[in-house]
Amino acid sequence: MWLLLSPTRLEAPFLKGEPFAFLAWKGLKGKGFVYLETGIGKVNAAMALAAYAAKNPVEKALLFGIAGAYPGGPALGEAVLVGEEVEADLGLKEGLEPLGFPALALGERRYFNRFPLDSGLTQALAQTLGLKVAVGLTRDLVSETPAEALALARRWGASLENMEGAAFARACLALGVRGAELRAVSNPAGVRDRGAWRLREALGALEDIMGRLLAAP
Ligand SMILES: O=C(O)c1cccc(C(=O)CC[C@H]2O[C@@H](n3cnc4c(=O)[nH]cnc43)[C@H](O)[C@@H]2O)c1
Repeated sequence: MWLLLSPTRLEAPFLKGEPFAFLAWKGLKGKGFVYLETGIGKVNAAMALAAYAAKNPVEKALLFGIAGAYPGGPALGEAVLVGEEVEADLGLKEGLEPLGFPALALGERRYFNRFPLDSGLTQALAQTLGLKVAVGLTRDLVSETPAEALALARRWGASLENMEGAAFARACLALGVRGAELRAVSNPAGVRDRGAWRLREALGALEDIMGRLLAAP
């Protein structure tokens, strides 16, 4: 059984199921999945996952939604899995490490700004669905210019931008939940002109891939 999460219902119109309310969130119970609409941003994503997992067993979780692509990243309308997320607005501009406090410590492993998704689950999905695996960058602020986007991409070695992924990845690690992330590119990061966006194509890619994922054995 999947726990599926997306920031908005706009990204999941194709999911059909029994509506339910859970604390601050709305969701659906469907065939082979429970879905939660988390709301936008890092805090919403982490809270929704943690609150749900505190009260329900979670076998595997998938965050899906739209994203911006950095130069050289995935094409507009293309969907990719995210193998690692960077939380780029935590600590100094250089990151959290200079401050000396990890964001998360699990045994000997200390995580500062980079959080892996579950590699086994991600690789299995990449193979089954024929998708590339990319590095995502998460901030509560979106890039507002191409120059800002390019600087972030270069600084952190990321190819797409979103507002929830690192929080979801970090919460999965902390809670011991196997988590994966699927993003479809709706826009070039840093471009605010909606004429340059390809929202319909990105939503179509999500629908196609989620349909195949839920149909897979
Ligand atoms: O008005 C703008 O300039 C603007 C730029 C990017 C995204 C938005 C949104 O309102 C969507 C936020 C929503 O979608 C994800 N998303 C999609 N594209 C991007 C992006 O280029 N940078 C960051 N996040 C993006 C995000 O995860 C949110 O869930 C408005």
